[in-house]
Amino acid sequence: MQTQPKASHFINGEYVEDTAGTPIEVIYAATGEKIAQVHSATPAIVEQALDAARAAWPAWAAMSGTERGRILRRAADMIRDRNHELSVLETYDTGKPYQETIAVDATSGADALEYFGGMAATLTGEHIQLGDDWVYTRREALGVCVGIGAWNYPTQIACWKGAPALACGNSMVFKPSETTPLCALKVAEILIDAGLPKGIYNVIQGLGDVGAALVTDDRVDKVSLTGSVPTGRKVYAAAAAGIKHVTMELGGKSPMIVFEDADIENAVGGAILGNFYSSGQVCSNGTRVFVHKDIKEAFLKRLSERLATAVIGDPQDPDTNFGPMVSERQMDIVLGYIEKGQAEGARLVYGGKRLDRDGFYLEPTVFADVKDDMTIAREEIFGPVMAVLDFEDEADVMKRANDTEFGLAAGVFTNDLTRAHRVAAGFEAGTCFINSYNDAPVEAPFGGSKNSGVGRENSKAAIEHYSQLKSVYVRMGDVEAPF
Ligand SMILES: NC(=O)C1=CN([C@@H]2O[C@H](COP(=O)(O)OP(=O)(O)OC[C@H]3O[C@@H](n4cnc5c(N)ncnc54)[C@H](O)[C@@H]3O)[C@@H](O)[C@H]2O)C=CC1
Repeated sequence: MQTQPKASHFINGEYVEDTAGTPIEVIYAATGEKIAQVHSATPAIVEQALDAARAAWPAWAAMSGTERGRILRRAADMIRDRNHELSVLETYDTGKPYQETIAVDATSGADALEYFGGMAATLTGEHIQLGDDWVYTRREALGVCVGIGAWNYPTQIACWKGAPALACGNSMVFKPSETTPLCALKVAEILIDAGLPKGIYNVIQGLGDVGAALVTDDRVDKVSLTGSVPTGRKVYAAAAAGIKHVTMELGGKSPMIVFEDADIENAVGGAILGNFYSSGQVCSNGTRVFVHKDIKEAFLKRLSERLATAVIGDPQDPDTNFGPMVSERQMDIVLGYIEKGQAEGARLVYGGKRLDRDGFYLEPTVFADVKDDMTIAREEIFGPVMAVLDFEDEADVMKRANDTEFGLAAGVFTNDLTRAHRVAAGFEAGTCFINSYNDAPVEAPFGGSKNSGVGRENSKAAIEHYSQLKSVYVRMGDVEAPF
């Protein structure tokens, strides 16, 4: 497959290059080989992208929602038709197994385009009668939205931000993570092929400095970031200086509680999905697994048995279901946490090592007897490292589960109906699961509370974050003034 894109950026409907920008090498995580190179956006490229987005959005916003939606839905169909090719590229970009990318990434992006495309025509204001007078509201676009992505879901993030933004009549300048620059360019290309007017969806490459240049620009009305909490703080502050709208999808250290009456097979399945899918590089992962003492050994036994069946290998092989870390840097970060876990006295019950092969492969890793104050129970690792903690009492475990700066997600496994809902209500987290983990359908709001974020992606809730209401007061009689 051709992994080298035609050019680094996609602006105003076409690929654009400026080789004066710092080179960014794209490394295939499964081999460590360079598979492409792009250039970071120069100030001239940033200008070009923002000018294009600024010039294009009013005409796009003036189109009917039905027309806008039709284009987004056409793009969704094209993505589905090209799912294989896009999934192979996503696997090169991220190292995630093709078995995952073919099932989730491009299709989840298509879901967002289809959902918000369908919704575009329904975005209306309301009529408020006030005696003879009345107020009507208009749901209007914000203008130019900037999207900044993380490296774990490059296609999905490009679509999750782009679809609601475009449905509401905005334009977007999207900056992918410098680690995974390839997939968003394809999204931009497909949107144009689907009939999107030029300048409405632009992609420029770069590191944090390019993101910062976008966020601080006066032409930008909204910023949506998927990234870590430290970056979120910087971007939120920069956006606040310009009183810009924000959506922040940040990190987590989410709890998963497995009660003694849970179906152990399902709980182990949930823990596997919530810790080892995408080699653990998922923001909402339930990495603090609280297991009731009565079933702890049974849980750990089944977990180890099932982990032993993981197919680790070439991510392009459809049988592989566990791939490498996205980069050498991320692998080293995770190895550092594994060392800390051992040094602080957690019991390593599975994995813990780098695999002896090319690429950035780690073993799926499980620590038991983890204590709440250990580093591996406090900090987001963003890798395949599960911490299993013991508990006996519901009230106590709820306190411990919520004792974190993060609030992205949380899960509970139990067959007690009332307990399940009581626990879900008690979680200080934006996205919760009962007897499941990490489902993210476009119909459901996704996002975090506490330090994990601001705003929600997906669902009807996203519309509030990509549009604003104008109210228009209409007086039917004379104006009464005091003088
Ligand atoms: N809540 C969510 O939806 C998700 C959150 N994440 C979080 O993302 C993190 C991993 O992704 P990374 O790419 O390492 O995160 P990161 O925070 O290092 O970078 C995220 C993006 O922000 C850009 N950036 C960095 N500094 C910036 C600045 N000063 N101004 C503007 N942009 C800047 C980066 O170039 C990148 O595109 C994890 O902490 C994870 O939890 C990842 C996926 C989903």
